[in-house]
Amino acid sequence: RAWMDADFRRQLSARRERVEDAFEFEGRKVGRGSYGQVFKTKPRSCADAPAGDYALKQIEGSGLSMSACREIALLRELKHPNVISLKQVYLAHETRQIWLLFDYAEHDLWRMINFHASAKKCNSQVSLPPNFTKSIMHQILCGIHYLHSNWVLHRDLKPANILVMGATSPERGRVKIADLGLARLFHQPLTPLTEIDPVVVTFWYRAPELLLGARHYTKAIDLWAIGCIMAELITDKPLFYCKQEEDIKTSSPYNRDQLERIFSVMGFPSQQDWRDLPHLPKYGDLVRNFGTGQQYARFSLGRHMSRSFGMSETSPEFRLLSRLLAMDPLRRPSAREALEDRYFLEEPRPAADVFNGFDIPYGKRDFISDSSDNKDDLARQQQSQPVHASLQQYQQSHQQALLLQQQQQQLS
Ligand SMILES: C[C@H](O)c1c(Cl)cncc1-c1cnc2c(c1)CCCN2C(N)=O
Repeated sequence: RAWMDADFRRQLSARRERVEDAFEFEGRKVGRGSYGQVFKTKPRSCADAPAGDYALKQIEGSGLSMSACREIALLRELKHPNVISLKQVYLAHETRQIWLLFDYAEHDLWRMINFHASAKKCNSQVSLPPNFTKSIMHQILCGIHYLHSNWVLHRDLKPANILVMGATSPERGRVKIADLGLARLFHQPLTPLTEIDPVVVTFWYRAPELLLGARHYTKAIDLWAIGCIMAELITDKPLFYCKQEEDIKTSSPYNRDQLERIFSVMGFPSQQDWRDLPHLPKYGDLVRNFGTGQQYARFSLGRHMSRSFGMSETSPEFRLLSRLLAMDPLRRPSAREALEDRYFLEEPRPAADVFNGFDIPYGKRDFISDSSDNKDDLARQQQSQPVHASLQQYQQSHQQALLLQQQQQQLS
């Protein structure tokens, strides 16, 4: 620092644009997680940013951590319609805070799926286009195909990281893959030892080879997570839901309960299914805990999906799902091969707006007050939003639309 004379530094800091000068974010916090916290902001009139909503993500901690640096470096290079685009980086030198500016996405699959699950419980139907799941899946695969062809792995795909642009955005209904904070270029899979995330890190989307100690992340690991997301979009339930013991601080990647859940849905992998299984580091633990897996002999994905959802094992939807959820990573399709699957070629075709012009039934994100920073409030806040409110709102507006339509029909 000595080489930068004081006067020059004073000039620099005087000229540096401060995030608080450019954006209004007081009381506009919408979320908080392992990544830090996120605000829904608008540019102040003096800022030169185009009008519209932006997401300001304040990175947890201070200084340029390795993962923050990696996320920034990667995001600046990446540009694809289905990958969230980084607009600006602000470094607050006084507090050594890092702020990332993104286009704002009003929705995400985590809240959307919670909404549908709650609507089902209330026995109230929500009307969505028939190609809803297909459109979302197509755009996730397009985004991941772009990342993988740039040798970037996401490594933490889950519904909360799949955003969808809202009605006020010019990109209404477009999917954006977000939170590449954990993205790596083929590095060792670090199990987040002490995830500061109030919602303990879930293993529900973690590929079986990771749970068995695989030492390298691969593209196939992202494709497994996409298969889990597809099943969840279809049934509104996490496919490999496994209760979270509080504070999993284990350092071992081996998670017996999660593996048990996978086998009780998929069946136990035979030598034929997964030739390399015995070579995985935790194979010994597997044999000790599960033996030859006879107790899972009658389970299979087809049985699970037909019993829990009446899905036919011969449908193109099921066939793509079972390819993505191949236990052996070598048998999973690449993103490109998945995009070429018959599922996307047959009617109805995937749409650019996943809502396909239908009303968007989900409410906007709620602002959270700072008092809810302590854990139990936050855990409650993380629960599915008070759906009934936005559900009633949706039904009222929907009823009006239906009435209007009927009146018009009578008139015509
Ligand atoms: C930073 C974040 O990825 C993000 C971005 Cl880059 C752009 N537009 C919205 C968001 C965003 C806001 N809030 C939440 C989410 C996403 C996920 C689910 C959790 N969440 C809440 N508010 O709970």
